[in-house]
Amino acid sequence: MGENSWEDGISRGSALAAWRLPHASEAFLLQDFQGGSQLAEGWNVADLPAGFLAAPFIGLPYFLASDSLNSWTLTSVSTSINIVIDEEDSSKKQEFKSWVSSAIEAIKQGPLQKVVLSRTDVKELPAGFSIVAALEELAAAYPNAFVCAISIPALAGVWMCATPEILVEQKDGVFRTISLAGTQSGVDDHGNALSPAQARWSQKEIEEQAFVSRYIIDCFKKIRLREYTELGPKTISTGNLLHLKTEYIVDTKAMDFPQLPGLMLGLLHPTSAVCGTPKQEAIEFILKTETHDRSMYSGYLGPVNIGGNTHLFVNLRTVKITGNQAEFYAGCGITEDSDPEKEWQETQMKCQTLQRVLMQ
Ligand SMILES: C=C(O[C@H]1C=CC=C(C(=O)O)[C@@H]1O)C(=O)O
Repeated sequence: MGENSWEDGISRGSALAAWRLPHASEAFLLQDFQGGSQLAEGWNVADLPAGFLAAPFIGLPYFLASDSLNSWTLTSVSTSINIVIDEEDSSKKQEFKSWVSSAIEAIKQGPLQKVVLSRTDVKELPAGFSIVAALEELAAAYPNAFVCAISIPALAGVWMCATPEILVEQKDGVFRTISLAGTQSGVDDHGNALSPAQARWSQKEIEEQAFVSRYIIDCFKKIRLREYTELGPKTISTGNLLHLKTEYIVDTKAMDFPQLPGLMLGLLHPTSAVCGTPKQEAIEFILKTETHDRSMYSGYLGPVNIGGNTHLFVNLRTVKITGNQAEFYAGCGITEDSDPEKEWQETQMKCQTLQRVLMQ
């Protein structure tokens, strides 16, 4: 796909979504000529025609109808990536660390047990930046990620992401979700890639991921679902980072349970991987602490009911692009055992996922 198709769609007032699923070599461009629409309360993924969903952290999702859907094969592009030397913004750092300290205090007092706090990092994009070229470079750099760009007239800017986190997948009658948390660098001090087997997880990270797993199992319990396969936790590499992941799989065809993806989507979002535990207390803490609007960060997005399959991912490792300004978003799970300095470093590493590619 050329930059022209993307720009033509924008000038026509279409809502656009371009994406590449994990491990795929084909990318898609979907256009909604009416500019997309926000769904009304009571919507259900099972009732939607083929299209693309994009939901904010809090609020109703936007739906892009598939008025036009084109695919193209990704030609391999160079994946040599520079490390961006980021000058730390000391006032931002102090502010974020103070949020983390107050979260630790709140957790010690209860009932809050875990909360995910986020921040933004604003940078100017290099001259000649192109959304389509960046999408293709992200796809090459992160083969296991869902790589995506969306432009919806009702939302400011273009959002791009390279996320490792499946929220709800329904593929060939099989439902899948994952519990993803715990983060460490995927490269050693010399810049060499670490294999998952080299990961060493602390008590804090094991507990942090267990909150997410427990949350998913509680959602299954709410709908009395007992027949699921649980795989993990195991370490996965997302390219520049390592995480702990547990997979949950349900054969909805064998169980004759086609409503499961819709029910689980309603229960899961926002999971403890982007919000916290208990959910309501975590949302309240986030809203009273963070000074930025999360908007689409930590929401979810992806194609729905295309060829009968749905692939929704949590909008992480994400950026909002307005003109030549890029606002990167990153968060981290805070527990009682968190260290504010380490949590800040973790958000730096997460911002780097996109910055290493986009800021070249
Ligand atoms: C909230 C983010 O990551 C989540 C997913 C994986 C690991 C996480 C962590 O270690 O804190 C977060 O829960 C983010 O990338 O902004």
